[in-house]
Amino acid sequence: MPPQNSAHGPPFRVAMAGVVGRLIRCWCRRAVGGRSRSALPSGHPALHPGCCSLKVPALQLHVSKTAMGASQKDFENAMNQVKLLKEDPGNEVKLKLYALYKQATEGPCNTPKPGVFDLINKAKWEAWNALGSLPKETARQNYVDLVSGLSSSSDSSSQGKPEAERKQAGYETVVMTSEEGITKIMLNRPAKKNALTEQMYQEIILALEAASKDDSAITVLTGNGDYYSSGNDLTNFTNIPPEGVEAKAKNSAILLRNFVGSFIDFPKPLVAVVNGPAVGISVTVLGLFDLVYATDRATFHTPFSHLGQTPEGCSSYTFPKIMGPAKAAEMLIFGKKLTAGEACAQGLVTEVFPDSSFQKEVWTRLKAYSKLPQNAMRISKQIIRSQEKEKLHAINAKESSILQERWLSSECMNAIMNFFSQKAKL
Ligand SMILES: CCCCCC/C=C/C(=O)SCCNC(=O)CCNC(=O)[C@H](O)C(C)(C)COP(=O)(O)OP(=O)(O)OC[C@H]1O[C@@H](n2cnc3c(N)ncnc32)[C@H](O)[C@@H]1OP(=O)(O)O
Repeated sequence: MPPQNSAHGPPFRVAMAGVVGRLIRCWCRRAVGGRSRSALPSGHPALHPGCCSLKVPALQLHVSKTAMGASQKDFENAMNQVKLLKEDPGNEVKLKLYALYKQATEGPCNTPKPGVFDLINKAKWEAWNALGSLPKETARQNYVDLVSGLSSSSDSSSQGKPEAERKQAGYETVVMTSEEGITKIMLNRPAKKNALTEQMYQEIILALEAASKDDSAITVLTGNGDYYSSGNDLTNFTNIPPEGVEAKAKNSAILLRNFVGSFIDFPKPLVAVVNGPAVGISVTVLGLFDLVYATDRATFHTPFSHLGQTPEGCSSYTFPKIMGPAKAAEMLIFGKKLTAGEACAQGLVTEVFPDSSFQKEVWTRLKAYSKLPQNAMRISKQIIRSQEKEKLHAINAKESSILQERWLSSECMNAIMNFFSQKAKL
C-alpha cells in the first residue's frame, strides 16, 4: 500500500516498488495458473466490523423453547428492547448480540464455517464460535446485560438532543445524520477527495439499508470537502490478498454488484447533493437517483477507457437512455468531462445552483419536499422503478462481470500504477 499522507517522494516510490512487485508476482502466478493456499488475510473486509450487513437477532429469530426459567422473561424483554433502540448500535455490538443470542438458544456453535466469500455469515459464525462453551444461562444473562446497557445509553444520549444532532454510530468513513425527515449520508474522506475504499462501499450499503427502514421521507448522498467523490479508491486494487489477483477481482466484482444493487433497490426518494467534482462510479450511479442537485463547481467525469476499465453503475443502460447514445458514448467511451451546466442540459443533473448559495438553496428545497406525504412519494418511486428493476439488476451483473475481467488486464494495471507514480492524473 502506498503511504496515505506522504508526498510522492522517495518513500512512496519504495512502497510502490513493493506494490508493483506484488502485482507482478500475482500476475505471474496467474499466468502460470498458480494458486495460494493461504488463509484469509488479517485485513480481510469480513473481519472489519463496518463490513457486515447484520440484522439484530431479536428482529429475525424466534425464541428457543429450551431457554426456560425466570431469566427467559428477561431475555424476551431484552429482545423486545432491541427493537426499540433509537440509535443503531453498530456492527460490532450487533455481532455480539447475535453471538450471545445463538449461544443462549442453541448452545456452542454447531454449524460449518461459511465459505471465504460469504463475508457476512462468516463474521457472524466467527462471533458465535468465539464464545466457545459458554453456558446458555450465562449467554442469556450477558445478552440481557448488553441490551440493558444499550437501552440506557441510547435513552440518555438522545434525550434532549435536537434531531439535527442525531448522528448514527457505527460508521467510520461516512457520516449519517437525520434531520427534519431527511437522512443524510455524507462521504467523509475529504483529504482523499472522498475516494471510495472497500470499507466505504460496505458502509454506504449499510447506511442505505438503514435509511430505507428509518422514518425519514428522503435520503441524501453528498460529500464532505471540495469533492463529491473521486470515484473508486485506486489503492483498492493494490491490496492483493494471498489468494491472488483473480480472487481480488472476484471479490471486488461481488462488492460492486452489491453496492450498485443497493441503489437499484432503494425504496424511497434518493437525492444526490453534488457538492463538487464527481469521478467514475460516483457519476455512473447518479442515473439511479431520483434527483441530482449540483453546485456550478461540479464536473462529471467517467474516464473508464483511460483506466483500462468499462462502465458500471448501470450507466451502460441509464446514460444512453437519459442523454441519448451519442452523448453517452462521449462520456463513457471517450471520457469527456462535463460541466454541471452540460450535465444538466443532458438530463443527468436535475438543477444547478451557484456555489455561493448551493447548500442553502438545496436544503431549503429538500426540507419542503420532505414534508410531502411519505407513502405517496415512496409508492410513486416504486411504480417508476418497478418497470425496469429486473433489467437494471441484469445490467449490473453483466457490467460487474465484465469489469472483473478488465481489472486483470495489463491496460488497467498500468493505468493504476501510472496514477500512483504520478504520471497520470485525470
Ligand atoms: C470494489 C471496487 C469497485 C470498483 C468500481 C469501478 C469504479 C471505477 C471508478 O470509479 S474509475 C475512477 C477512479 N478515479 C480516478 O481515477 C481518480 C484519480 N484521482 C485523480 O485523478 C486526482 O486525484 C483528482 C483529479 C481526483 C484530484 O486531483 P488533485 O486536486 O490534484 O488532488 P490530489 O490528486 O492531490 O488528491 C488528494 C489526495 O487524494 C488521493 N486520491 C484522490 N483520488 C483518489 C483515488 N480515486 N484513489 C486513490 N487516491 C486518490 C491522491 O492520491 C492524494 O493523496 P495524497 O495526498 O498524495 O496521499
